[in-house]
Amino acid sequence: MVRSWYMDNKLDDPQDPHIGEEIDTKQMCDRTGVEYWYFHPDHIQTEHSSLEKLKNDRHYSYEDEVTVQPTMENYEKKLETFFNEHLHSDEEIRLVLEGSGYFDCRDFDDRWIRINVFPGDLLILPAGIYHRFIPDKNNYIRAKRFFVGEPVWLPINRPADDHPARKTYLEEKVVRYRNGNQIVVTGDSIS
Ligand SMILES: CSCCC(=O)/C(O)=C/O
Ligand SMILES: [Fe+2]
Repeated sequence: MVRSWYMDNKLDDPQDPHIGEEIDTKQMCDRTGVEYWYFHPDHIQTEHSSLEKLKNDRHYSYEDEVTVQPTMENYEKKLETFFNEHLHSDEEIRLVLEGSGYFDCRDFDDRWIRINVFPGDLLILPAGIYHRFIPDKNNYIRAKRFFVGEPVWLPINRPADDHPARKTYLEEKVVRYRNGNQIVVTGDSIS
C-alpha cells in the first residue's frame, strides 16, 4: 500500500528512498491534488466492479500496460525522460500491478513529495502538476495506464509555467487549497 513523505535534500542516488517527513495519504492528496485509490491486486485482472466503475465514471476509453525494467528498450534514456521534472496536458493515471517505484510530485509550496507505490495503488496525477518518476532499487514495476481518448504521453519539461494545463492546475487546485477549501481526493476501494 502507498506511502508518502517529503524528500530529504540529499543529492545522492535518486533510487534511494530519501525519506524526510512522512505524511499520510490524505495529506499527500490534499497538498498536491493527486487522487488515490486502492484495488486489491488479487482482483485487478479479473472482473473488478469498483475498477470498472471508476473507468466508466472517468470515461477511460484507452488502457494498456507498461513495464519498466532494465531489459526494456532504451532503458537509461527512458529513465532520464521519466525523471526529468515535467507536466502533461492530461491526467497521468497509473495502477500498479507488480513491483514498486517512486512518483515524485511537487506540493502547492513546490516541495517534493515522494509517493512510493505498490501493487493495487492507483494514482491520478492532475494535468499540469510538476512530477517525475523513478523505479526503486528493485528496478521493476508493471502498471496499467488509462486515458480518455487517444493517449498523449508527451512530457513537457519544467519550466512550463505558461502551459494552459499548468495555469488551470494552479487556478483550480492551489487557489482552493489556499482558501482553506481542501480537496477531498482520497477514495479507497478494497473489495
Ligand atoms: C510506472 S509508469 C512509468 C512512468 C510513466 O509512465 C510516466 O509517464 C511518468 O511520468
Ligand atoms: Fe509524467
